[in-house]
Amino acid sequence: MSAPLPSDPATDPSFSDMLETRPSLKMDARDGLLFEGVPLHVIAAAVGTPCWITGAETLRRRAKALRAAFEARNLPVNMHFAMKSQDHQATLTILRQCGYGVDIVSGGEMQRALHAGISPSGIVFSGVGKSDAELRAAIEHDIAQINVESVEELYRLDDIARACGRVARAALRVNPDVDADTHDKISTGRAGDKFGIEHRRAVALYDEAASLKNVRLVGLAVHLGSQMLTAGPFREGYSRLADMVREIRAAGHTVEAVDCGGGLGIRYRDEIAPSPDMLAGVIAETLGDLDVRLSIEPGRWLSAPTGILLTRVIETKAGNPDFVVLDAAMNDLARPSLYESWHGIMPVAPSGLTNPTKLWDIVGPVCESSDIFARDRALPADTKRGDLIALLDTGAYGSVMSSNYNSRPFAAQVLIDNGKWEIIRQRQSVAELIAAETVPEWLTAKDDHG
Ligand SMILES: Cc1ncc(COP(=O)(O)O)c(C=O)c1O
Ligand SMILES: N[C@@H](CCCC[NH3+])C(=O)O
Repeated sequence: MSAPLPSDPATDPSFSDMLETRPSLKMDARDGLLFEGVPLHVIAAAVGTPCWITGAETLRRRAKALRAAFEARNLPVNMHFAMKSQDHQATLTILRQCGYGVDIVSGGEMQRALHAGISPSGIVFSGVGKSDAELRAAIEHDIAQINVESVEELYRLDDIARACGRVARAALRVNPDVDADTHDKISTGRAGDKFGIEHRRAVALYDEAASLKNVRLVGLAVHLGSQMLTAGPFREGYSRLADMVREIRAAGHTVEAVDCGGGLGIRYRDEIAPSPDMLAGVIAETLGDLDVRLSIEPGRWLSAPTGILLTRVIETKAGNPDFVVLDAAMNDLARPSLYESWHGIMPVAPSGLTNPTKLWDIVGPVCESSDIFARDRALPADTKRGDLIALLDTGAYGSVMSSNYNSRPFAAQVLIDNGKWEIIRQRQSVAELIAAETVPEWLTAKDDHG
C-alpha cells in the first residue's frame, strides 16, 4: 500500500531529507528553492500559479540510468515509456531523443506520439477497451504491437485487420494473478482485475489464434501494477510468464516477444525504492534465457521525479486544525484525493528550511472534502498568504489527470532545460472553456418570450 493520509509527523522526512534524496532540488540562501538550478520564485512571478514544472535533465538522467541497468547485464530491452503518466510533446521529444518508444492506451495517445515523431515501430498499444476506430488507426499506422486484452478483442482485431487488408501484430496481455503489493487502486494483475486474459487460457488461445488469417501473435505481455516496491511480485509474475512461453512453444507455436509492462516504484516519502538494476536482474533471471525480444513500459519511474507542482498560498485559516489553502487543488493533482498518496510539500522561500515549523492540513480550494493534499504536515509556522509552496514528484499522473472541475482551467506548464526555461503549455482560460460550449437556439429563444 502507498503511504496513506494523514502524514505521520514522527516519521515524515524533514525538508533537508527531501532535498538530500532529490538531486534536482536545491535550497539557495538567496533565491530559495531551485529546480534544476532555476529559482522557482522566478517562474511563479512570470507564469503565475498553479504551474507544472518539468526538468528535462532529470528526465534524460533517468532515461539513461534505466537503459544502462539493462546494458550492464548485456540484456537488450526495448524501452516503451508509458505516456499515460506524462504525455506532453516535450517529454515525448526528449524520450524519443533518448531512444525510447512509447506504450499507448488510446487513439489520442497514438496521435500525440506520432506527432512527437515517435516511429510506429516504437509504439505498443495496450488498453482494456480499444474502439474499432482506434484498432483501425493502429493497423493503418502499422504500429509495432497491439496488446490484446480479451478473446473478444482478438477476434475483433482479426475482423478489422481483414477489412484493412492487413495482418496485425498482436501480443496476448495475460493476467498472471499476482498481487503487486501496491495500492489497491493501482493493482492490475490480480484475478478479478479488469486487465488481461486469464493466464490459464493463454495456450488454448494461441492454438485458436493460429487459424486467424489477419492477426499474427508475436508473444505475451503483462503489467502487474504500479508503484511496485519489491522484487517478489515482479519475479513471481515474470516466472509465470516464462512458464507460459515454454508451454506455448511446447504446443508448437512461436513466441518472439515478451512485454514486461511497467510498475517500477519511486520514493515519494520514505519508501525504499527499487533500483533499475533490481528490475533488470529479475528480468534477466526469469526471462533472460528465452531468446525473446524483451520490452518494458515504465511510466512513473521515469517521469514522477521530473515534475513539480508550484502553487501559492491563497489563505491560511486558523482553527483546529490550522489550514493552508493553496491555489492548486484536486482538479490539478488528483493523486492525494484518489489514492491518499503522499507527496513531499516544501516551502519555496529560503527561510523555509530554517524557520520553526508546525503541523497544518494542506488543502485546495475545490468544493470537495477530499480536496486535501496532506493532513498534519509540517510547514513553517509563519506560513502566510502569498507564500510559494512546491508539491514534489508530480511529474507522473499529475498534469495528465487534471480536470476542469469547479471551472478551474488547466494550469500552465514550464520546461527547464540546462538553466533555460520556457512555457510549454499556456494556462487555459475560462473563456476557452466557455467557447467549447454551445447553447441550443431553441433555449435562448425562451429569453425573448419569457
Ligand atoms: C499496460 C501498462 N503499462 C505500463 C504502465 C506504467 O506503469 P508505471 O507508471 O507504474 O510504470 C501502466 C500503468 O500502470 C499500464 O497499465
Ligand atoms: N494514476 C495512478 C497510476 C495508474 C497506473 C495506470 N495503470 C497513480 O497516480 O498512481
